[in-house]
Amino acid sequence: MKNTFYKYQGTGNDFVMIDNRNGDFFHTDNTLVAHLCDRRFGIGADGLILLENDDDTDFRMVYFNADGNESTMCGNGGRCIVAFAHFLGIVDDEMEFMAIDGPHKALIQGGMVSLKMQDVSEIKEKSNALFMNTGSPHHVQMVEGLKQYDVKKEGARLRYGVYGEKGSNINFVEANTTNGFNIRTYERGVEDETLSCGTGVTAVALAMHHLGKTSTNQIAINALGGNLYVDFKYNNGSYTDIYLKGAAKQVFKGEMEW
Ligand SMILES: N[C@@H](CCC[C@H](N)C(=O)O)C(=O)O
Repeated sequence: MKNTFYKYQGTGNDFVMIDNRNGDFFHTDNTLVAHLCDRRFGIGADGLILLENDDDTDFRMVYFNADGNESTMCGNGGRCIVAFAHFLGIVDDEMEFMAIDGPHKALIQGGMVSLKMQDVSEIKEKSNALFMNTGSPHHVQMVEGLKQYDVKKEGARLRYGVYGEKGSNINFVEANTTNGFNIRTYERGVEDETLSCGTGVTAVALAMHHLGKTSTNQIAINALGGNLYVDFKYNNGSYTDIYLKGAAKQVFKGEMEW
C-alpha cells in the first residue's frame, strides 16, 4: 500500500514528515525510519517526524534521527512541524504542542516560525567548551577558521570520545563581522555535519551570552543553511522565554510503499 509523506526543511535541516493521527506508523520500526531517511535508497532526510494526536495540546511531535532511533528534541524539526500542522489546518497561527522535552508554544508570522524552547539553568564549563541541554545535549566550542574546519572529523572525535555511548551534538562557532555568530554542527544520530541544528543554534546563542561574547539578548546565528534568531530573558544564571525563529518550508509531497 502506498503511504503519503511530506518533506520539510528548516534552514537546510530536512525532515520526512508524516501525519500519524491514525497511529498506523509504528514507533518501534527503526529499520523503516532509517530506510526512509536514507538519501540513496529512501526519501532522504536528517530525521523523520510523526505528527500525532495529544490530549493536552494541539498535537504531539515524535522525532527520529536519520539512524532510525527516536531521539531528544529537534528545534528545526519543531519549527517544521508547526508549519506542517498549520498546512493540515489543525492550528491557526498560534499553538502549543507536546514534544519529548515537554510542551512548546509556537507562533507563525510572515512565513517565519518562532518556537519556544525549554528553559536552561545549567551550563557546564569544560576546558575549552561549554555543555548544556536545550532539549538535546550540546557541546559548544569556539574555533578559528570555521570555514575550513574539519567538522565531521573533530565532531565525531568529541561526540564519541568525550561524551561516550550516549553522545552529544557538537557545535563549532566563531563571531562574524555583522554582530552575530557563524555555526557548524555535527549531529548525533545523523553522524555527520548538517546544514543547521535548531537546538544547537539555541545552545550557541546562550553560550555566547554566558561567555560575554555578546551582551544582547537577541542573537543572529548564521548556519550553513541560513539564518536563525534566538531571543531570551536572562536572570541570575537562568535563561527563560527562549525563542528560536526562522523559516520552515514544505519542499514536496510524495507517496511511497512501505
Ligand atoms: N536537528 C536537531 C537536533 C536533533 C536531535 C539530535 N540529532 C540529537 O539526537 O540530539 C535540531 O534542529 O535541534
